[in-house]
Amino acid sequence: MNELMIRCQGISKSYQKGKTVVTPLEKLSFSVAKGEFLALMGPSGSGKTTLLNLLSGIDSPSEGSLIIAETELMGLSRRDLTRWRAKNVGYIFQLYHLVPVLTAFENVELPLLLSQLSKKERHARVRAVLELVGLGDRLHHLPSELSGGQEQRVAIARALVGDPPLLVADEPTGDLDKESANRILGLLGRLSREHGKTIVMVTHDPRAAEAANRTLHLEKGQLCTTV
Ligand SMILES: Nc1ncnc2c1ncn2[C@@H]1O[C@H](COP(=O)(O)OP(=O)(O)OP(=O)(O)O)[C@@H](O)[C@H]1O
Repeated sequence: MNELMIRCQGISKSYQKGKTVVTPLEKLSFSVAKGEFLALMGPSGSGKTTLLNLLSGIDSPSEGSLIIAETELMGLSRRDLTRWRAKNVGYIFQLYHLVPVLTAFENVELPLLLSQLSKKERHARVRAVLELVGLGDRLHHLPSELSGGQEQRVAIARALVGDPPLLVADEPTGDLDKESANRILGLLGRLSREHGKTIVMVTHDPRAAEAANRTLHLEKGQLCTTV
């Protein structure tokens, strides 16, 4: 049997909004194997971002059990959750969020600056991940000198540089043309198949979801079907 990366049992998330309680996620249960590439789809407001925030340790569930990379996240303090996230999760955004005044190399190096690695080790890692995403010849370009697809590949390299087992992507191809989107999806597929990364990707695009091994559909905060 495949080893599990994510084991989610009966998790709910509620917020107090004035006098009413809003529950964007209700009693979700599912598992994701190590190295699996999972797509998450659902209409606007169905709870996709809320779930992604729980899976990436940005927020905590209100109830249930959420075990990721062998750690129970339910009930962890903010501080412990932040430490866990730094080690275990790489986050990829729709709009890249690169620092405009830093080169591709410097953007990717940024998350490593607080690590214990020597400068030599740091630089070797940055070079290796930028080569892995096919940007070995763009190390010293600024984001404004790159195409959208290349910027997203820098962002993926930045998410990978700390070698986290889990990558979480929020509409990573939402702002790209078809060809660039396909290249990003191919890269994510390769990261799961060849590098054992577990990937959870939110998308509105059924063609993007086809690149994944499996799709979970959310509807009003609940899982409706597993394809
Ligand atoms: N911090 C919060 N406080 C109160 N309500 C919230 C909060 N975060 C999310 N919600 C509510 O939870 C529901 C789900 O929101 P969420 O952003 O997870 O949906 P989504 O599926 O990602 O939508 P979209 O595709 O539009 O990004 C929405 O009704 C939203 O208003």
